[in-house]
Formats: sequence, structure tokens, C-alpha cells
Amino acid sequence: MSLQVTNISKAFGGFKALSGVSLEVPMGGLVGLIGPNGAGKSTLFSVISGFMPPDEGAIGFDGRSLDGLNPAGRARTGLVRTFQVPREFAHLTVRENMMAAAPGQTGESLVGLFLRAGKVREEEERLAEEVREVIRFLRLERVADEPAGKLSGGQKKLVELGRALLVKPRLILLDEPFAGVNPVLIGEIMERIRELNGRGIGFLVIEHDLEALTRLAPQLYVMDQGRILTMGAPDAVLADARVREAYLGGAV
Ligand SMILES: Nc1ncnc2c1ncn2[C@@H]1O[C@H](COP(=O)(O)OP(=O)(O)OP(=O)(O)O)[C@@H](O)[C@H]1O
Repeated sequence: MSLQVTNISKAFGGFKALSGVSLEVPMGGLVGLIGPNGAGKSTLFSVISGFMPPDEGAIGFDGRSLDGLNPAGRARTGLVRTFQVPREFAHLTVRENMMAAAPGQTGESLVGLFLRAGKVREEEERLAEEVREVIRFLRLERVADEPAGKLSGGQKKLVELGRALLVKPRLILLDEPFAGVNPVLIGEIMERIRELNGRGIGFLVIEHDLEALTRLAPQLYVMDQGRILTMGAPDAVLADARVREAYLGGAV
């Protein structure tokens, strides 16, 4: 069982951003996705997570087709994409940001709220405990009640990860977890990813910091100009002449 991306194509006007992309992430796997700027990595994440329909191709997850499911529907199957903490959430605290990320809260209408006040309280308490646990796991206790906008780049990345964890993911699409993060915190984020992976959560990780990613992911896919160029173990992939060519004519 796996995330199975088969023959995905996507054009913007006449420009083919994705051309027949196929890849596979085993359930519980840890796979990197690299490629020069404009290769199509973010577009592929948008298609996999259901934010953008492909022109062609199919996405399967754990043996079921995701085609036609919206992002929330895909998240319910356990496939979750991280996003930068939305700008309008910058004034909310870390804890509030995480509370807001959890899906399926009761109390969608005033009447419902009135009728289910007890249930809502119960749910809120359970959620608050889950949030406390995630904050502890991510070592964010000291900033839990600070506005998210005030955090360092690395701490914001941890909040993004926390928001994804509250959706109870089985596979996380992680977009540039090390961008704008200092080296010490890169090490910490890497440790948390490894621990989560050890608990069975799979990851597909886009990252430009190849040195960090090759320490984390035992398998890499390389994209260039909307196609998968190659895949395999980091050493083999980075020694590949086509990959060197794609990255600044051999400056990797
Ligand atoms: N909504 C859109 N409309 C038009 N063109 C788009 C759109 N989204 C992406 N593109 C184009 O598709 C190509 C692939 O972009 P994408 O952002 O997926 O690449 P990327 O590999 O994620 O790059 P980076 O590493 O710089 O984030 C780029 O040429 C981009 O300009």
C-alpha cells in the first residue's frame, strides 16, 4: 500500500507544468522530492493534495482512488499537506493556531451549539489535551502562548508540522521544512520528522537544502521541467550526470 501518483499532467495555458509524472511513496516511507526552481514540485503537491485538478492521471492512497475528493476529503483519508501559517493567523498564539487546525469540531451552528453545548465542551477539552501533547512533542511549550507571527523561521515550521499532526495524518506532504531555518533547529525538525516516521507516519518532502534532505530521506525523486528525471538513493541520484546538468549545469 502506498501513495501512488500515476501519469499526472497539468498545463497552465500552453505551458506544461507537469508531464506524465509518476511516483510512489510506501505507507510509512520517507521520500524526498528535489529539483531546480520551476521544476513543478509545488504544482505536484497541489495536485496530490486536491487543491488543483490534474488534466490527466490518477492519485491513489492506501489502495483507494482520491480522484474527485477535495482537500478536506483527502485529509480525512490521512493525506495532509503542510502550509505556511496563514498570514491572518500570525496574531493568534501557537496554541490557538493548533486548535484552529483540528478538523471536525462540533458546534457548526448556533442551534447546534446550544443543543450540543456539553458535547462541544467535551470535544474542546479533548482537543486542548491533544494540542498540549503536540506542543510538548514539538518542544514548543515556552512559546505556546506567544503570537505565531513572532516566532523564528524554524519555530514557525514546527507550528506548521503541529497543525498537520492535529489532522491525524498517515502521510504528510512537507513543503520546504528547512527553508529559512537555522542549523540547530534544522537538526531538531529532522529529529521530530524521524520520530514521527518511526511511529509509522509517511513523508514526501520538498526541500532545496540537499545536504539536509539527503541526511533525512533514504530515497529521492528528482524533477526537472515537469518530469521525473530519476529516483533512487541520494548518493546515486546526486552523482547522476542528468541531475547535475539540471542543477546549474553541474554545480551540485
Ligand atoms: N497557477 C499557475 N499559473 C501559471 N503558471 C504556473 C502556476 N503555478 C505554477 N506555474 C508555473 O509552473 C512551473 C512550475 O512551478 P512550481 O511552483 O510547481 O515549481 P517548483 O518546482 O515548486 O519551483 P520552486 O522550487 O521554485 O518552488 C513554473 O514555471 C511556474 O511558473
